[in-house]
Amino acid sequence: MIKRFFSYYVPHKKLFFIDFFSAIVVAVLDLFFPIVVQWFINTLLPQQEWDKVVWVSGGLLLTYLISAYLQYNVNFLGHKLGIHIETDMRQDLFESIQRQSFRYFDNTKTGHIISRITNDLFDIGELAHHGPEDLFIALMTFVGAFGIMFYVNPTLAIVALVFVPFLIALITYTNIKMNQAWSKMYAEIGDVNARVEDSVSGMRVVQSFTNEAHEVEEFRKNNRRYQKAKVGGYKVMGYTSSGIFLATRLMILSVLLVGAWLLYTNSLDVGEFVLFILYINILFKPIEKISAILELYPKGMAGFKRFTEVLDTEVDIEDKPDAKVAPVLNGDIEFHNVTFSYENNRPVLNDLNLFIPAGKTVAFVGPSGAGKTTISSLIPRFYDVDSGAITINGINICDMTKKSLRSQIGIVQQDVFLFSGTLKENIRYGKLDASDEDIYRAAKLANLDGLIESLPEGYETQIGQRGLKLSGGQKQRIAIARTFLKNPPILILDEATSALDTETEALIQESLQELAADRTTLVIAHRLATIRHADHIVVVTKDGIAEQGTYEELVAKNGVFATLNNIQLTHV
Ligand SMILES: Nc1ncnc2c1ncn2[C@@H]1O[C@H](COP(=O)(O)OP(=O)(O)OP(=O)(O)O)[C@@H](O)[C@H]1O
Repeated sequence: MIKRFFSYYVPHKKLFFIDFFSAIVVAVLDLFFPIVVQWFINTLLPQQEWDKVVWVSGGLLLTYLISAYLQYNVNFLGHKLGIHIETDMRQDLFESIQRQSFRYFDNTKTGHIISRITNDLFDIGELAHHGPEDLFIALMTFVGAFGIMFYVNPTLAIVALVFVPFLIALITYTNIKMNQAWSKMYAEIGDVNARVEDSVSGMRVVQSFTNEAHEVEEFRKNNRRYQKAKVGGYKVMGYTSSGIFLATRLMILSVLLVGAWLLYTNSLDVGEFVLFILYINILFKPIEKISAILELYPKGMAGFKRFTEVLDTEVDIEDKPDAKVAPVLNGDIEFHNVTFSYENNRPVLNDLNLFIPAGKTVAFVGPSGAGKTTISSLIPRFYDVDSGAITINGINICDMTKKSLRSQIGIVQQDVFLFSGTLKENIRYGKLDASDEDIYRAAKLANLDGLIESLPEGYETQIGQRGLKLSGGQKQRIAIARTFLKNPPILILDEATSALDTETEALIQESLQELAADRTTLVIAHRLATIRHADHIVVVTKDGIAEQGTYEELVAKNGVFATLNNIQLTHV
């Protein structure tokens, strides 16, 4: 874990070394100060060499100036290093999330993902800056100061050293406790974010059921749990800093007492006594640094652990090492004995065989939950089959690269997802390098041009978060325009018009028929009238394919389809 953490320093090694070197020089200069003071007291003052006093003071001023400059390096470049590392990690995390499959998102709350990208990484930057540098400086100052103290007076040095094992024990114990506390805190803030995300995205549902008070109460519970976890961490921190304070003050007191005795028995002179007191103060610095790391390390590492968990999540839909770029997928689509389940329980599809001829429109109908959407999700490999195979142009889709497969499949669903931004940006999402002319053409083909012309800002109209400012039919047409722009040989229309009134539906059907022309098209529909002209109709039930044929054939068969059709006709 630590090795992996350090790998993030590699691209910024220059910054790291400047910062590290500056910090070392500052610490060394600090170490020399008491020696100079002792020299002042024991040598320069008794001999009254004023010119030397002035020279030494000048020298000290120079070292202070150098030290000030180096401290600027430590503070600025060190933090810069920290934020660079944090940014790199955030980028890696985002990229890793982009690679995850549908299954990952089925089982992961958005708020938890946001939490990992934001909160978890905050403390990592600080740890990256302070961690190695402060630890090294602390150890160096500690060893340096003790070395000099031993050299000057071993007895007094041992008196100070007695407290060190106690400090180490305290630091180790609290480190473990704080690690637990911060891990819990990160998990809790993840839950807080998840609830905010759920509640804000579902605000229309919340308010329509007047469940605001319920949401507030649920949020309060999450918020309190986070508060409790954080308070737990601060409690351990409180114990630690008090423990460290007491141990260091006892250290001073003991040195004062024993030092006074040694002075009294002439085993120590005044200069050495002052030197010791100054070194004890210098010793506080590494102790403070270590206690700061003690706070940072568990926090940063808890965040880093959660960060690596996402990075290490196995991506279940990946290109095979020998995957090939798919040719133009204008051939037949075939399911060969396909079995598929979402979880390890009942298969949604069981030993399914299916033939979708090239360039034809095949409709899938049947009761809700039968598996129609599932069939369409397997073709772009949003999920992989448990057994059997799906081929297009006779090639197993698992032998193609994901990118070349998915770039040839267009999907228009009932729920259209739009991004915050302008109308034009949302259409362009279908083909990021499309020219404005291509976009206008696609909009026209999707019957969107009339709407756009009626808007004061036309294509530059902001559509609000997830297209909230648009009607269902308008969103649908944007989705169709996107797909025109993408121009894929395979098309999946999943309940694309079911949320629309008859007039809008007729308008959109027109666009869809245009879109489907010359493409292999799968249409999933509940309203059977909309698929009357499909080349082939497949009736899917929970037990698999119940029947298939043309509209006329199925009506004549008087089976499941005919029954469904009759019900719908009598209800119209
Ligand atoms: N992401 C998922 N994770 C787990 N189970 C799922 C998931 N998506 C669908 N299911 C389950 O798989 C079964 C088939 O669902 P699917 O959406 O394919 O049905 P459908 O025929 O398209 O239904 P509808 O006509 O209502 O859209 C259902 O029992 C559903 O609960």
